[in-house]
Amino acid sequence: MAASLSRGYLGWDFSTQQLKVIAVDEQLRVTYEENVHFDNDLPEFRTQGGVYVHSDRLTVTSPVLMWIKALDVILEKMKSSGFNFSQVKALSGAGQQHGSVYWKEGAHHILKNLSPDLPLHQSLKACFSVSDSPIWMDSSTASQCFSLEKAVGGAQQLANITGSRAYERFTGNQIAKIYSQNPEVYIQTEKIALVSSFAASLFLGDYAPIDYSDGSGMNLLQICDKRWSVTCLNACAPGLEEKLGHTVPSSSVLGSIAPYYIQRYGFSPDCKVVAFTGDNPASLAGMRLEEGDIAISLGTSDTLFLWIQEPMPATEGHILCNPVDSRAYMALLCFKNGSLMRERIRDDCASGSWDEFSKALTSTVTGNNGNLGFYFDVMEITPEAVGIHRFNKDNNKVPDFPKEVEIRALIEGQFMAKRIHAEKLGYKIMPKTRILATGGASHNKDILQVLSDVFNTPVYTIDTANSACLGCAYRAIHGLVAETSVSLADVVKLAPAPRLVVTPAAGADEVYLPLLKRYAELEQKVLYNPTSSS
Ligand SMILES: O=C(CO)[C@@H](O)[C@H](O)CF
Repeated sequence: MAASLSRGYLGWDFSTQQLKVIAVDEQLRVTYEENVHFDNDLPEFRTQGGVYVHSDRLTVTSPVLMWIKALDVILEKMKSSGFNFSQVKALSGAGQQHGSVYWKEGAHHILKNLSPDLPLHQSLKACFSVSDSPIWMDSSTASQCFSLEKAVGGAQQLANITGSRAYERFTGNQIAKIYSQNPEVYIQTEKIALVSSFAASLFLGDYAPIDYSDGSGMNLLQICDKRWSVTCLNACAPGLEEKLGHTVPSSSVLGSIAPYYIQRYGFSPDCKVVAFTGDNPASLAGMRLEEGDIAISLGTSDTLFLWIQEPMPATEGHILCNPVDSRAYMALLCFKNGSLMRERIRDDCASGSWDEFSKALTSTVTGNNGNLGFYFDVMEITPEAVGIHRFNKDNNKVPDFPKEVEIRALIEGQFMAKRIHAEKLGYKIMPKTRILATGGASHNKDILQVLSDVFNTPVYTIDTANSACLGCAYRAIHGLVAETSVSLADVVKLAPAPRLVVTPAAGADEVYLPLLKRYAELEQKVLYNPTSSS
């Protein structure tokens, strides 16, 4: 469909499984959406779910050239659909958090002089010292995490400084691994970027700075003053600050779009690039979160987050700098076994059909007659556990469940874990609390009904599952006026209001309160124990 765009704004999302773009007009109406699915549209990279899970089952990477080629493909798709690039006033974007990109010495000159006659992936193919970027699903840096926590005085001290204890997926630990295993690669690297700042660099035609919000997902940035922690930098690798560069507020205008896009696609020379950020901070902006709300992104990973004023760092979950208001913060809990886990159970127990999956949910009772399950195909982050563990109503471990019981045990287990770990961090579910759900699974009303029942809270959705993209289009608009201290909320008040989808079923809370207690107790039995034989 040719998109006749009045003056508009673009939001990009370089996520785990695909590259997405959304265009909104001055009235915040979505006028265009497009995506490139890495596995299906770029089969030459042979990824699964957009990633390579290495044979050690701990190392997980994605090829950086796949992300670049995806941008080439999506821009050509937009061009052939008649998209009017000249009307784009500003763009911003998001990247999967924690992933890192390693620009090789000499790359800066190539990035600043892109030939409009060539696709990006041809010009940039020799610009990276690390071709397979470590990403958020990686769990291979336990030794680096141990060293970092030791260097600062322990897990809680690291959380107090950077907002999180050391996590294997966090960028500082990934950089430390590369430095320790391939020092020559580290030395050949002139710039280290996050996926978000790497993506911004592609549009800027220059190295883009890391923003405060995505930067606070690295175990390197002091969340109080937004400066790099010298102790953490030195614990990871030498000369790191120079390779990272300075950080900027997430609403910063970085500059105008590179000549490459003006000459090859017809962008206006006045099109501004606003700092890119992490996918979850971008979702917070896209869902226009308010104090007291809990947002749940049901994507490749399931992510719980909310807007907070007074950070309370802990050794579970994360405190990040707020992407919309630099004085505020956001809290984040990530559950790695999200949609890929739901899809695997759908394939095994519902013949690959979401309709059958839903029928199983509506044909089984609230509370599943006391059957509980823990489903972790890959090493889980919250809590640290792996494998499938099923318990009957008498708390006896059982080898399997009937298919419909398995489906309900998966969904109830995923949402009870979210409530338990949220409340552990001190989240208070208040009478005015709303759950704002986004991500692929937020299209399934039967899944959302279980979420509402477990939290005893109404569930809303926004009118697109691409909240990270939408949040970036909103941030592109906000970036142009942020200097005037206009809030993002003011800028996007015309946006479609969240839509109430389900409310808690009567009596659900009475069923789930005792079940939540059992679930928390059983969870202690399934925690990852590296020395156990099971
Ligand atoms: O690791 C995560 C957050 O800490 C994930 O939500 C990634 O951002 C997904 F891309």
